[in-house]
Amino acid sequence: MRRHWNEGGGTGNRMLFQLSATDLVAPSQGLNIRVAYQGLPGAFSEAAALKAYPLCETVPCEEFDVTFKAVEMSVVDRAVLPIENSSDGSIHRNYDLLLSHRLHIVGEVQLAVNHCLMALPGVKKEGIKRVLSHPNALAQCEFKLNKLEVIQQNMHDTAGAAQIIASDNLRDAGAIASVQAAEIYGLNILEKGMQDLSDNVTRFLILAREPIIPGTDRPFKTSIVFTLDEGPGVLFKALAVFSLRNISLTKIESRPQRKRPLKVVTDSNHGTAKYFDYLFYIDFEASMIEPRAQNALAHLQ
Ligand SMILES: O=C(O)C(=O)C[C@]1(C(=O)O)C=C[C@@H](O)C=C1
Repeated sequence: MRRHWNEGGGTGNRMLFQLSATDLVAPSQGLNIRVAYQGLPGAFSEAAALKAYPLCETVPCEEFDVTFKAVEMSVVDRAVLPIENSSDGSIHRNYDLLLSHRLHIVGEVQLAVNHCLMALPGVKKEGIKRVLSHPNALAQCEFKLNKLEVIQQNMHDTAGAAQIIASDNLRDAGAIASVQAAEIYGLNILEKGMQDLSDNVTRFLILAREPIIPGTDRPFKTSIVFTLDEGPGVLFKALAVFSLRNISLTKIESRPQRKRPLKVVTDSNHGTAKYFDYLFYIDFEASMIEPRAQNALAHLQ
């Protein structure tokens, strides 16, 4: 549920949005459901969509924001978007897009991401001068790619990198992509497990136009976003509302508030100072139907 909890009023410009209720149990099989993802067939995001909804029809989209729009415009029923990787951290673009689009987080899916180095048939590792992939994928393979001493080139997605090598017959290039991408675009896998950490997991969010009704029959997660006034210990106090009720936080992320990135504060001792103004995104393990979650948010407000 995305509810406008409180905006303005009081001492500052605080606000608290409830972004989502996330059903942590795998959703349905997805028969007759169309699911948008960013990238081309063979992208890890497509694999995540199929993990969430094995029988769904996957719909490739060029950009992350097109994926959001596809749901908003009812072209598809769901979108699956990467939000965080175990070694590379948050995918900030999608945090920002969550706020600029009116969709609801209705589930999440975690995917083990196994990156492969691939090239056209006949091309050897020594013949590769540049490696193409999604910037997050390149970052996840940083150590092995640095050892190869190749130029790294950013692409929209991993599968798109494999596709362009095949379509443009790039014999000096390799791609970092999935086993499925190698099969789809007819490339040869030169090395599997290119990621720096063998346990490489990406967490994806499932977005829909309608919220789900949170219950207590299975595990739920709730996501909120808020701002805070400047002052000592304000974030500590904000987080205490969860700790006091034994609610675990699973994620905290801060992003600059784009509409008001700088806050000017004048104090008699130190004069005028400019502070960065942040949005805090928090995921906590409780369903909004539970009184402790409702009390925590009322307290936070
Ligand atoms: O390019 C892809 O295959 C994607 O699905 C994108 C993406 C990402 O944005 O992080 C997804 C999972 C992996 O972490 C690497 C790339």
